[in-house]
Amino acid sequence: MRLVTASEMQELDRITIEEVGIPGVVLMENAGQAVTDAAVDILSNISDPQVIVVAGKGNNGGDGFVVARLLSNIGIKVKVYLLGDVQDVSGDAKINLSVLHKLDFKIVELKNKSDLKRFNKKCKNVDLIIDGVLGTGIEGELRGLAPDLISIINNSTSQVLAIDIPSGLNADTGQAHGIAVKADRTVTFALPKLGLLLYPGRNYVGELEVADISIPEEVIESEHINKELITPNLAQQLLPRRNCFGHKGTFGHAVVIAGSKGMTGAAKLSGLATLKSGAGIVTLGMPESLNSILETKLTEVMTVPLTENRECCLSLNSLTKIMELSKAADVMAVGPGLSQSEEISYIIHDMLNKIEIPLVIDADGLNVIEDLGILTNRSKPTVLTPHPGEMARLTGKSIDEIQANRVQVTLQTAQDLNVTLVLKGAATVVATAKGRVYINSNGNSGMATAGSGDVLTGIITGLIAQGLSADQAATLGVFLHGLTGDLKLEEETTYTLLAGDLIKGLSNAFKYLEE
Ligand SMILES: NC(=O)C1=CN([C@@H]2O[C@H](COP(=O)(O)OP(=O)(O)OC[C@H]3O[C@@H](n4cnc5c(N)ncnc54)[C@H](O)[C@@H]3O)[C@@H](O)[C@H]2O)[C@@H](O)CC1
Ligand SMILES: [K+]
Repeated sequence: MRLVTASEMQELDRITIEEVGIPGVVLMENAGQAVTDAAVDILSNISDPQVIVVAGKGNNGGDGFVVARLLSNIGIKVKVYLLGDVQDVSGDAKINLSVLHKLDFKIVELKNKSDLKRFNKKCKNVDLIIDGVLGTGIEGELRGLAPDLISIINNSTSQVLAIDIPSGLNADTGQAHGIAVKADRTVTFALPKLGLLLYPGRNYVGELEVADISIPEEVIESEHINKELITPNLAQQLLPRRNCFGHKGTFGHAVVIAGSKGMTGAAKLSGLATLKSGAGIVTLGMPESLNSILETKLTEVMTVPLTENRECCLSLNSLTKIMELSKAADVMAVGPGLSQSEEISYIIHDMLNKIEIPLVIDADGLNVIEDLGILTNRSKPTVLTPHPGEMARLTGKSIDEIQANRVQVTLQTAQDLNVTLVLKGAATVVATAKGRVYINSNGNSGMATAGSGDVLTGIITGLIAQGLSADQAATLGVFLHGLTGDLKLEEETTYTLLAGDLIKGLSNAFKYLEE
């Protein structure tokens, strides 16, 4: 499902109105009808329901005027409030406002604090507040009475239905402009706005419905929208097909370079997750003194001891063997539990320079990259899987800056560095070097647990081994990872979920997608 920014949606609206010739009031009528249908559904068990529509001066308010008329037409009692002066309403919203005037609707203007006080009292006795204060036209921090009005809506006990986007929410980033309406349900138009799927936005949206308001598919197609939600459908399409005459070589050979003293778990998890995601053969290379431990921990994953230094971390001499391993492999993952040192940094740079198969780099592998130019110059795909802290180091931006603009920062960095970039965290963002973005919306807080990232690295690596491109593997990988975590909650809780459970749970996630 494609996702849009506010300006992309405004452009789709504009083309539909100006170039295709569907009048704006028609789109507004359709939008109003969709919200009305949702309101009727919410109110279906309430006898003699009372509804308030709160409108702003823009087109989001215009949609609200349509809803008021349509609800009233079917006998539902509606009161209409306008944030501001009726004189200031313009365009299609003004057309619908004058219709309300002609139909003898009373429009109550909210122009000062005492108006808000009266509004607050009225909110106490209604069943549903319909929020048409602000939509995609919001600009900058909330001004005037808007914050107080939103706070009154949030403090009421009524249900709240948001038109297009909860007022106060940024459609591009999912950040609140100071404060935003907490809706129980949101009806968004044509395509979901990015901010509805990102955090904290998602916590404001409630149940999300996408309504067709007759923006032609041709118009949407022509705009080449580059952002997409990873749906089960998309994940299913990406699932590598298993050749029934295949042998283990058919499903690829992956090499995972991981581990250091005290971090054998990271090596085990990433190696095993690679194999459990369908790779035919997995070889785990780790500092030699850990080999016997990992041989005991792992049965199906092969292990290769690599030269180590006094700290039981990989030493420079290990490079020869790593290069040799890469020659026989289809993909290599490096990073989980490696620890950080100058030697590791040198090893990673050398690998990036010389290894001519796709590379998946995570954790310590990411933290030691100093020369970013080395990524840009690689001829084979590179997948980086940073969490926000690692991303901060890579980009030189603060974690706050990154979290406030997850999509934009990930997209820009993926293009700048010529990599497939997976920014982990709630609503994981995958961005490709070619400028596409995939947002993942599954997963749960139980997955914020040690080793969870190592499992993700393994899943992506295993998928590349089976022939998916780096972009496809990252996209399917984050979905499978989140789905596994969600399905596992049938037995576990968000408190008890462990990375090892995710590996065991992968079977259910694959099964789910196969069916
Ligand atoms: N023709 C179209 O473009 C369509 C638009 N639609 C609706 O129109 C909405 C967008 O309408 P608009 O572009 O008119 O914009 P909005 O209605 O979202 O907001 C514009 C209004 O908000 C005020 N405002 C902006 N930033 C503010 C801030 N920080 N603090 C306080 N007030 C602020 C402006 O002064 C203006 O009155 C969509 O979300 C959707 O609901 C739908 O009716 C479908 C068709
Ligand atoms: K709204």
